[in-house]
Amino acid sequence: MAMALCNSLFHVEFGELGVAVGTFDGIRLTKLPCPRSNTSIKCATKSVKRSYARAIPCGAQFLISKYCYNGLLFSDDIWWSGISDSCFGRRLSPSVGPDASLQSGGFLNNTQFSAIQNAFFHTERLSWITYIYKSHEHSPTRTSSNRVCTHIHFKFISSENKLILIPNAGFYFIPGALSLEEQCQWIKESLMSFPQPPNRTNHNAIYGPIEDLFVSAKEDKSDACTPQWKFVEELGESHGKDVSKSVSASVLLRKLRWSTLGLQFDWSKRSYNISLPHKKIPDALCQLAKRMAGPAMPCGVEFQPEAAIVNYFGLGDMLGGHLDDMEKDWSKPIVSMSLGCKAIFLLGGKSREDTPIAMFLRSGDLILMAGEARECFHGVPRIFTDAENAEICHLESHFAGEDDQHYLNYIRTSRININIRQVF
Ligand SMILES: O=C(O)CCC(=O)C(=O)O
Ligand SMILES: [Fe+2]
Repeated sequence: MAMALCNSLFHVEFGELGVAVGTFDGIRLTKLPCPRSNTSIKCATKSVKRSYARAIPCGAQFLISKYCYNGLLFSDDIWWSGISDSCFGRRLSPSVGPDASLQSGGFLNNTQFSAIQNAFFHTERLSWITYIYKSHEHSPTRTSSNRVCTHIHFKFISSENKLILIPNAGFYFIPGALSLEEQCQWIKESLMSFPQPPNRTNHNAIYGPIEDLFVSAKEDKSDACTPQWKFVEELGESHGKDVSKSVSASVLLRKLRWSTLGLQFDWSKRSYNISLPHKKIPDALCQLAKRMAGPAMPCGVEFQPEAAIVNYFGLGDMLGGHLDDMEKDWSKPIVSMSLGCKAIFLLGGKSREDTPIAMFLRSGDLILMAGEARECFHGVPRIFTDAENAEICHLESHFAGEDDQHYLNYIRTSRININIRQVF
């Protein structure tokens, strides 16, 4: 994983959350006061719809230069065409075929348009739209003031009726890809079994392999005075002697930052070390990854999950702008699943100077990065752990049993990302 600081300043509006200004690495991410209330967003959306319905003659083209769907900021321009008044206010099912896509200057037929409109306008995930221009030109011209986006496509997986948003070539964002049961299952696995040796974690370097960290952390709670591990910390010459500091399992669980599954990644050499002892990725996770990788795979080719990195984020943790470039074949996707608290994900360009686009990743969302997207810097500058913004109510109701309390306590203030890779 090539870590690099992306210094281009970005400015992102997050609907009710306000405006964030910062750098790609997130260090200077700041939340500014909210410019819009919930009600004004709703009103704005309504009035946008009304003005469309009133003012748009059939067949005209429109340019939406900025809007936000599911927290995903689209700041590039998009042309929609083939709009007719009668489309508005009608609830049509998204019934376009798997390959329906909208490209720059492309023309949508009414069914395609309605499907997209339906997805955008009849969902709570539409947060805001700004700057809507209309044009009667049929061929948008590419000038700087009238820019046409060349890389935003919308796709539907017709079989599952799921919307996939593809803001960059090779980048797929599939909101709500994992069911609630799947989310809970993989949260449990991520805590109980993924950090188990021979899988390595960030704790290996200091403590060596640690067995049953999650179980020990659970037991810690009832016997907080009995730490499970100790390490010796040199506190400096002036103290005249070494001072031992004990670390409890629950502290180590909180400090768990990553674990690696399958082929083990050697962070010091920044490469996969096939000689390190390892277990194959669990079969259920392999099957899931193969299924999830589908939209980014060439027809008839199957994704081969060989390694995975599990990232654990607590309050204040972030992942700086980086590239994942240690796998051999970049045409194969990285399959990346989000669990737990909501996060901001930034997708930049090939240069660290390119301004990233931002999106929220919620529990159950999936990202695929293949091809060109593998060359794009990306990072996670922030997670949200407060009750209002973490958006994990559905997990709270599912983890309701007594045995589940420890998972719930953990995930209430954490995010887990499982990203699965084909190495060769
Ligand atoms: O946490 C995420 O969503 C992204 C993780 C990632 O980019 C990585 O582990 O390489
Ligand atoms: Fe990454």
